[in-house]
Amino acid sequence: MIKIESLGFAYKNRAVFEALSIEFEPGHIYGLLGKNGTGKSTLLRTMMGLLFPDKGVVDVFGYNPSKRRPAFLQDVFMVAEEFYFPGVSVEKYVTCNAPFYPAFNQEQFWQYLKEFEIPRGNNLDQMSYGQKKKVLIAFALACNTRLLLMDEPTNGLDIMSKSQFRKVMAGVATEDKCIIISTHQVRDLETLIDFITILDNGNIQFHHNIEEIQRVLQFGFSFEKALPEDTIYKEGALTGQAFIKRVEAGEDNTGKIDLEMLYKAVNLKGPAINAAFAGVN
Ligand SMILES: Nc1ncnc2c1ncn2[C@@H]1O[C@H](COP(=O)(O)OP(=O)(O)OP(=O)(O)O)[C@@H](O)[C@H]1O
Repeated sequence: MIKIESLGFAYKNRAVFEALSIEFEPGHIYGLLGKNGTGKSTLLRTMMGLLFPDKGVVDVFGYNPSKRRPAFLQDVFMVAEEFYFPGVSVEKYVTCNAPFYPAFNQEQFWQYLKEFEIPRGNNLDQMSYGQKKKVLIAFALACNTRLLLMDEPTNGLDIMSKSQFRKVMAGVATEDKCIIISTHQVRDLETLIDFITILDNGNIQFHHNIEEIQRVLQFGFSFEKALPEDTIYKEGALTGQAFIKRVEAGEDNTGKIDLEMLYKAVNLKGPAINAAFAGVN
């Protein structure tokens, strides 16, 4: 369990969080969404113990990340948006770095690389950005840490690699792992994430799982001008209108959730969305 209470954090002259409180539980893949500069990477870095809170409590599996205890560091991994690899072979990289992670699984790592179509003998400094990113993702997953943070993992991946990424990720989520993925590419992760967290201006704007969203909101499309009475959000398409409405009591809702539309609705119709979720937890 990850528990953040009244977190305050500021860079030299830029306050990012005043009093942020949120919990993340194992057994979920969280999609962390939000506008540019709203604090997503800062939150991930704070959970990793790479940034130290000015006030409040950050508790990751009972550890204070700022203390950077070895037992904590071997159970967390972050795929950062910008990363550095030394000019060594993949084998050498694994030999040097895997020992820091007791649950690292070599077999799994080489299997992921195979899925990502990365040739085994290549040197890291002779790889493209996308190839290096795939090595990093494979390494991160093979570490089998209880907390896995990913900052824009699909950036730089080609279309086929994105679907390989989804396939690989679908196989790693277990009851004891907490995976948090910060992204602007919600469509890349639509089938993967089961919990949506939206940050706005350093505050939690939305934090609900897919099942709750399905219970409360229905996503539809209409060729008619008139939309259902309880429509909360709509947007025009060429031939009709896409809309989000409240699910009526007793109404069966098995429709697909459009995460990009949900994100826009939370941004543009926040109070109405929050009202729909009032009392849902
Ligand atoms: N090293 C830094 N020094 C000073 N200010 C910083 C630093 N890093 C980030 N910031 C500021 O902190 C705020 C939050 O940045 P952060 O990178 O956490 O946002 P983000 O939500 O991850 O953005 P993006 O979606 O663009 O990646 C921004 O206003 C940014 O300008």
